[in-house]
Amino acid sequence: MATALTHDYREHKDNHDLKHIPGTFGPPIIGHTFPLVRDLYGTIEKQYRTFGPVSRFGLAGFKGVLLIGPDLFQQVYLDKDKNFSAEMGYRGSLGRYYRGALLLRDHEEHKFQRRMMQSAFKNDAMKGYIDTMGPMIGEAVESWGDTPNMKFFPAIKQNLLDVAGKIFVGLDPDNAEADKMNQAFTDVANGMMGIITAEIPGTKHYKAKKQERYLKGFYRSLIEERRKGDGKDTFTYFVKEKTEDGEYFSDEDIESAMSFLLFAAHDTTTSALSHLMYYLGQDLETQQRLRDEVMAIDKEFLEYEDLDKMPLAEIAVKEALRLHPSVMMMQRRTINECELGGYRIPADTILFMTPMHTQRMAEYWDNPEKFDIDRWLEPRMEHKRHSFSFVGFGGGAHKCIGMHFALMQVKNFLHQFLRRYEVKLADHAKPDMQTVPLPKPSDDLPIVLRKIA
Ligand code: HEM
Repeated sequence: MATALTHDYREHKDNHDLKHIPGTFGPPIIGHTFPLVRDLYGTIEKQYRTFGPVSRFGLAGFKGVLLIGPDLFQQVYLDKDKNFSAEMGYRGSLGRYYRGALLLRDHEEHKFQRRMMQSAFKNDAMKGYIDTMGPMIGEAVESWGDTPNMKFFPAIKQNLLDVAGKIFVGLDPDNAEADKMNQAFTDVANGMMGIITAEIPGTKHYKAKKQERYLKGFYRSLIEERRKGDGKDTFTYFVKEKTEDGEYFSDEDIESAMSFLLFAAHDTTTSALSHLMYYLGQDLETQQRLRDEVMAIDKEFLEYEDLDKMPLAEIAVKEALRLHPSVMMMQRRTINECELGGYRIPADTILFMTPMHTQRMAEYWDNPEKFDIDRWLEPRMEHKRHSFSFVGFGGGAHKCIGMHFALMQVKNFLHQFLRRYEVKLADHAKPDMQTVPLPKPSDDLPIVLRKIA
């Protein structure tokens, strides 16, 4: 078994010496990027059939090894020997704008930073968030009204952005600072799609870097004020949290955590809800089962205690995430030489892990392409066949810290939405899904809404 080495793995270049691993890196620089963007599942399935669960792979300028299947996810997530680095796995991608964020920290450093964020997701904090969330979602949903043609994706994206501004940062949607923050967040996220990574005026990267600095400065300017106040927003929880030595976390730590928070929370939940709506708009029977569930909670707004009364809502969004995970690719880099799936993987090798393929493997899921919430219920309980056959929220030390928040948001949305409307996919809606920059229906999901109350 490999042991943690004392060298600083952060100084090393990526290892590309992988000739003993089956597969190819694909064409220079672009690797397998184009086929993957066109058809993520098909490309990974072909790779799996041709080369098996461990294969050489190139993507967006990176060369490494593709890992397929729950056993390999488990080995990486639960590794106790410090064989894998999330920081180095993501440095070339997310690291452009999110250096120092929780997902880009390893081991002890990661544990230390995670502590700062944890208090913001405990029960007391969540109870405060839910009181804000229900009315804000309700108001937006009410304003949609009867409509024969509405694009769901931009509407839910805007609403979730408003809710995030209020709950995470304590800013009302009509506050000018909230507009600026939302724009900056969007520009930074767009920067990820830029090809040029030098700060040249006019490029996406230039704009993203400028906005990254603006956001950090904006958060920094609020730290002292929030520390003195009695706000119930996530930011206030972060600034008031102390280390084991009784010190506040540094301003840099707080800025990095805040910058990443919106990115980690917003697009992921928007994507999950859009895919869920795509299926509910076609499967009216499941839609009615979910509606019966929310109707049984006879309240205008959900309270924290009501969340457990919505098991169907929870499995419905997990089923949508199983078919269309919001995080389409997870990355790590080996720190030590280790063995994965019978192959020797040298130190400093990038690992690519795609939940979508693992979550559709026929070995673990019956009729895997079908949206079918009953697979999560007795007697089938297909998710119990392997603890890592569903990895929509990741696993191990880096498992999504906002999972319960995301589920709470989805339940609030369904509670507000399904009591008011019956939804159908518009006749002209297309089945095409995009995976980059974020997984969603390519045509922004046109739907027909009919008011039922
Ligand atoms: C449906 C919505 C969401 C999905 C599908 C999702 C998915 C994920 C996944 C797969 C990871 C692990 C990535 C990896 O191991 O490489 C992750 C990590 C993370 N997520 Fe989420 N997420 C969602 C919502 C949220 C929300 C609402 C928040 C915050 C409020 C959040 C904050 C984070 C953070 C901070 C991490 C890094 C955790 C760490 O490194 O310890 N996520 N998420």
